[in-house]
Amino acid sequence: MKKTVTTFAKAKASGEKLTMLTAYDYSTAKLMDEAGVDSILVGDSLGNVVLGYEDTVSVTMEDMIHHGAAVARGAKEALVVIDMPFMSYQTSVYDAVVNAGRLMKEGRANAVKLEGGVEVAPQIKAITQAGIPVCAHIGLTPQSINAFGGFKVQGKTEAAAQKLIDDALVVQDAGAFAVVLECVPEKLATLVTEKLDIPTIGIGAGNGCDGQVLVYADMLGMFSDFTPKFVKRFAETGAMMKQGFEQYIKEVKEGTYPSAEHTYAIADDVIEKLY
Ligand SMILES: Nc1nc(=O)c2c([nH]1)NC[C@@H]1CN(c3ccc(C(=O)N[C@@H](CCC(=O)O)C(=O)O)cc3)CN21
Ligand SMILES: CC(C)C(=O)C(=O)O
Ligand SMILES: [Mg+2]
Repeated sequence: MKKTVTTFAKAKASGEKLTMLTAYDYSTAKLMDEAGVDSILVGDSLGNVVLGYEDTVSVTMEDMIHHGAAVARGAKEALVVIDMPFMSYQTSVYDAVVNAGRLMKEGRANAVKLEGGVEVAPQIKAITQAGIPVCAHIGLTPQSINAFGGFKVQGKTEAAAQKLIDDALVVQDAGAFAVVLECVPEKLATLVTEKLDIPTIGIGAGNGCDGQVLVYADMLGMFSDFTPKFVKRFAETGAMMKQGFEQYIKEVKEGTYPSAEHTYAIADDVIEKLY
């Protein structure tokens, strides 16, 4: 059965942990969906993972729609959330609603996600009122890398921790159905989780959140440009892929692939006439 924002609300009430993973293409989304993940995030981390950028700043609406629609075709049961890229919602409430609408209509998202707290509350409210579920994202917000001056754990001082709590309550009031907490000390994320009625989805926010999210290429050992402390490698898919590529190269070079098993035949009397 298709998971919905109601599934998220019920999980908060029952205490069942929510699982979310990123995906950027049909085949990966299909495997994840079959594995039973609750939600698939088409993250703007595709800028790093798929497009090879240093950060997520250059990711466009067209990138998100192109990859989002592919993921949506592979996700039969998982709730598909598409990230709003940098500058698709910061500029105005109007832009935010128009672009969220495009992610729903063209990307076939079930919900959108955007970064920020108090400063984007009007956008969250307007998008929600348009009938589009919004997942908020606070703590480390990677689209603001140039303002942060690097990727660092957030909310460590009393003032910063208070700001995080305020942001969480404000995005909830604005109508968000869930909130991602990124790079936040475990005890602070647990406190925020206890204060909120909507589920918290942690990434680098410890074990007290209502759910977890990871970039799939990180947890499968396929991405190595940077490795945040929160990444656990659940498989060594990168090493397996490399080994497969090496084996293919070896067999083609030595002439053992393709053998009869992977080759098409034509009747001898037909081919002989053509010599
Ligand atoms: N592949 C990938 N995985 C991600 O998790 C991810 C992306 N891409 N792209 C967008 C953002 C960038 N993210 C990042 C990137 C680096 C750190 C990092 O290196 N953090 C330091 C914190 C050090 C500290 O302040 O103590 C770490 O060592 O974990 C964290 C999140 C998370 N997102
Ligand atoms: C890391 C997650 C939460 C994200 O926003 C992304 O993958 O873009
Ligand atoms: Mg993102």
